[in-house]
Amino acid sequence: MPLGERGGWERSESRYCGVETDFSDDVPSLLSFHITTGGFDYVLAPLMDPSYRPSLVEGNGLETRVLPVSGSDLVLSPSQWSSHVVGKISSWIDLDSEDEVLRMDSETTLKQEIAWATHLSLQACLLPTPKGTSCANYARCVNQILQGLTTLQLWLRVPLVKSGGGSVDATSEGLTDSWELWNSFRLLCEHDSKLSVALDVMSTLPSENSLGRWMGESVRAAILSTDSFLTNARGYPCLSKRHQKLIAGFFDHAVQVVVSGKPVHSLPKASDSNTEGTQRHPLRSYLDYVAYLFQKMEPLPEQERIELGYRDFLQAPLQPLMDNLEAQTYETFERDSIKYIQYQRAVAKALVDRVPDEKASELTTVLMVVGAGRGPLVRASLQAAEETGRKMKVYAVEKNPNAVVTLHNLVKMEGWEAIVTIISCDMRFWSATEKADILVSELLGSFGDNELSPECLDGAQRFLKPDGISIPSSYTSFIQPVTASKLYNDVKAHKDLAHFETAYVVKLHSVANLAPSQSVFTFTHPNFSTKANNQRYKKLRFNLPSDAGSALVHGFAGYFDSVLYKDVHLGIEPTTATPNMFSWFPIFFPLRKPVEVHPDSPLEVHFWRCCGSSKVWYEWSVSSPTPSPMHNTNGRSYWVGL
Ligand SMILES: C[S@@+](CC[C@H](N)C(=O)[O-])C[C@H]1O[C@@H](n2cnc3c(N)ncnc32)[C@H](O)[C@@H]1O
Repeated sequence: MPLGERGGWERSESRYCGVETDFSDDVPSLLSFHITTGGFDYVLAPLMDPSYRPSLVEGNGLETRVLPVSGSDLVLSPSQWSSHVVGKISSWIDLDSEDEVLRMDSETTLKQEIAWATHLSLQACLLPTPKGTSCANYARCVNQILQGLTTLQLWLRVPLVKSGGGSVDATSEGLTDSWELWNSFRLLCEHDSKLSVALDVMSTLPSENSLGRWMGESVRAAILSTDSFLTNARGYPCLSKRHQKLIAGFFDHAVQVVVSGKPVHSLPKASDSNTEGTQRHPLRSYLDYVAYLFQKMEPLPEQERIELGYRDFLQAPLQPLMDNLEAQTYETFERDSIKYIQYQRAVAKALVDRVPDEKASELTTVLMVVGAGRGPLVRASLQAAEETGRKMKVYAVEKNPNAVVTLHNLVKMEGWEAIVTIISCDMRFWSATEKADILVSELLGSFGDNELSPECLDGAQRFLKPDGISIPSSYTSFIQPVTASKLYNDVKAHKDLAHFETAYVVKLHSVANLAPSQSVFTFTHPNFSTKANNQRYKKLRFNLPSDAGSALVHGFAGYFDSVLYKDVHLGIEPTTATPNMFSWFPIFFPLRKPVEVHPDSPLEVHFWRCCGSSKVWYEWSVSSPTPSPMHNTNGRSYWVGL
């Protein structure tokens, strides 16, 4: 499959595999043969003769010089260059060298190679790893180049190493944590979204926590050296279990795998010979193994496939109180059968607690569904009554006049006229003629209270009996710090403060969770206390695992968990999430400026829920290790209307 097909870089159900070549390799014949036979999709090829040094060019006659490139642009068609070649910038360049001549030669060559890559319409170029720990001049020069690029992407090559846990590879001289190198480089390059990272995977891997950080970074390629392969019982290359897991994670994050180096396995005779008289690429057995790992991956579940297009895509949260939901949105909710099964279980338990078996035929429970939408909770409640043999009378309260039309049709079609009364009204202002035993609602947002369930239910509890039951009986929000470079760049692309102070609903995927989530705000219903209010403040402290290394926090992932009734819960907090439920994606609170955190200095975060006469909003800030400005003061950028 060619690079870039269907916007290929972003796809994660396809695999793109490359091989690293030498300057002397004949790229056109490599491509013409091996791509058609399925060995690999593209080559990582040097663009210029490695012996070239601008300062050594005779006479220094720039105007007559022909650049020593690997081949004329005519050797491949423009689409072949673009789809099947990633340019490899000369690895000798050292832009931070003490040697001024080398430094100048490096800068000139880098710029010439990038210009040539742009001329060829390549999609990406691989930048060599910075030579020392300081990379200021290299990054300055790359940043200058990035300003002029439109489509070309730059991948900074970085070895995947981190000391600690006995995991430093022999090739990683002087580097204690290569993430630090990547972090300094991209900070100097102002988080440019055209700059990504290509990780050199070594034979020894850092700890799981340290590897996890990369899943939130913009990793485009994993370069697997033949040295990092083991040998299986039959003499073929294979990878350790940890490497297999890492590569599977990379596939899942649309990271391309590149095989690099000379073959180091002497294969059994038969398999190495030329079957069908064709020539095998020397790295074919390694590529076959990578292809095998890809095939071995579990296919995505149906729902995950449906949601692929939403991965890491920022959406504005719903405002079901201020706006009226559309039919399509209700339809999506209604397909989520797990949600209604949980509600039915909760209502059934509440009915049985409310009415003992011996009174089941005498007592009628008054149940009100507030925010009934198009009726699925009415149906779930009626099924719970049938299941438990309890008598029930239902009020369906809904403020969206369009949904009320559907409710009327539903009641008629199902023959529920004698049991269900429809009230077309905002629950906060309805004057009920009788009180409810059970109040059922689903007004929850991804962050629990962010669709104003507390305010709505405070209004509705007027018509709940003093000993009545609210389903849900409580809900709690959770947050956890995340590395999410794609989300950060997407927010940044709007170039305004307001977007950095807005919470988004996102199907989080290319995100690294840096610490376990912690609870933020809890609301309990009913709450008849006269002193109750819905303002909240919480200070949270997150500690990174000691072996994780430093990481960059781009913001906070938010979730909720709700106790519907007793042991029946519903939620999306990852460790307790209701399986197979898809009504809610997490929420994301960005940070205006990402904060670097270390395992030895906790991240201190503050969240406020603020209430005004016409709106509710959140404010948030970081106080440690480095203070951030306050986000969303007075709800100036993001609020939920009452
Ligand atoms: C998230 S939807 C759930 C709908 C339905 N119960 C379901 O599960 O598909 C919330 C519903 O509550 C309604 N709603 C929100 N606030 C309301 C209020 N104050 N009074 C009445 N209905 C309200 C919305 O119009 C919407 O139909």
